[in-house]
Amino acid sequence: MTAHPCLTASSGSGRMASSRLPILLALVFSSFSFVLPHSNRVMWFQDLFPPNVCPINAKANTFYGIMFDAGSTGTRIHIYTFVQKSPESLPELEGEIFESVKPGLSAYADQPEKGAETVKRLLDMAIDAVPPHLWKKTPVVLKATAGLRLLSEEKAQALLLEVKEVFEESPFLVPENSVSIMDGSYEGILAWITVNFLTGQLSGQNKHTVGTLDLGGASTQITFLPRFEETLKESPGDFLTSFEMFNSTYKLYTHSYLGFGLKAARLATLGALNMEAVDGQMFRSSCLPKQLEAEWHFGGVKYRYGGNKEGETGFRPCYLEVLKVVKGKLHQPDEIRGSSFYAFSYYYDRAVDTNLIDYEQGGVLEVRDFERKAKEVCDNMERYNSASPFLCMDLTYITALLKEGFGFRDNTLLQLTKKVNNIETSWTLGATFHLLQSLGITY
Ligand SMILES: Nc1ccn([C@@H]2O[C@H](COP(=O)(O)OP(=O)(O)O)[C@@H](O)[C@H]2O)c(=O)n1
Ligand SMILES: [Ca+2]
Repeated sequence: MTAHPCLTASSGSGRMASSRLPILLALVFSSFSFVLPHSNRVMWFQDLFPPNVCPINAKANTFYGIMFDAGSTGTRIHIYTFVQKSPESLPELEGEIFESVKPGLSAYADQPEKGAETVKRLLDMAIDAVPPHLWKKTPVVLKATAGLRLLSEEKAQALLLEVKEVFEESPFLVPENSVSIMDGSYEGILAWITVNFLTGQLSGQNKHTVGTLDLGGASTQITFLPRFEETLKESPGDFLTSFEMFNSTYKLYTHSYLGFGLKAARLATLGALNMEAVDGQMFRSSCLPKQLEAEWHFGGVKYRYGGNKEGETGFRPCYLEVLKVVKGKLHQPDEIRGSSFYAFSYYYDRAVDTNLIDYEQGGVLEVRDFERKAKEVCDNMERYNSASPFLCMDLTYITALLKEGFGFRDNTLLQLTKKVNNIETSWTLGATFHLLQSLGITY
């Protein structure tokens, strides 16, 4: 973790139940709107700390919100700063401080105290970033996603309890239900809110919202605003959610597929997902280098895996293996075939790993670009042996998920984006809007 640069700057300037019915979210943001961060703000200090987030520069009308993302592969803190320039004006999102640690909380399933310690280390950053006189007014919340959803209730609750203690020992405002497992449908909706807010689609007249695709370690989400009546009629009831925000009502299509995140998909491909006991068993796949034999830890379990020593390897057999994991398992709304989507998390990471996009810039890809890369990597595994042994499997899974899972066309456009105006494209911002609104925090 990086030390807080504000301290070294010399001048000082420097789990809810899921329902089969449409969910009516109580997200009424109409009285609490936000203005977009300026794209031309001062460059962020060491990419992390905008100078205006340093406590010393805190203005009387600045307020903060702290949101933890307890993901299956890592825990992240997002400290958002908002500024209200005048009592009449809407609060503006000023900036974000972001830091992350690996592994995620679920890796501490048998050591909940150690897991909570990782949260404490991140929370210490907020102590430095938020001025002391605002600590008591700054809410802190942690929402866990698929990693904890997959743990037993008992283990997940033990972790959450330890985290709650860390929060209660901190000087921050700890709202009721501050530590929880988030329902998958909220994950998709909140990420959709974040992306559409950051891209300016939730304000003004010419609203042209964009759909979002999130590929986590253990689950994956698809969310969009249907344009056709057919989509509303043909979708399962629990895939549709209505909510009101910024004086508009939105009825979104959203679903979170548990067990379809990239890492869970690796286990599913290997035939090791949801196995009661894996004790020493070797799982083999044509998506892995022939001679490979290794171990992999995920969700607190150790797996042995390797290549098809004698059998086939390469894209074709790998695609057939991966296809079994996705085919017929996902709902395919017709209207998405030709629409473009914002895609992030592992879509982004694997596109960066294979030079399809630049890490800083992101970029626009077609679905077929992932297939082309998957073929290139899988049919030349010896050339890619310095990268992750799972690169072929991951790219092939992404290809199959997009094409056979969701039903996208080869030429569907994907806008790969990590940050917009220096703010992470994560569900955490949407969750923070909801949090601040529910607490009535504005000036
Ligand atoms: N703020 C964040 C959080 C996760 N991620 C990415 O999300 C993927 C991991 O997902 P995750 O650990 O949140 O897993 P889930 O719990 O969402 O299944 C990795 O590709 C991370 O790099 C990100 O890019 N930015
Ligand atoms: Ca995630």
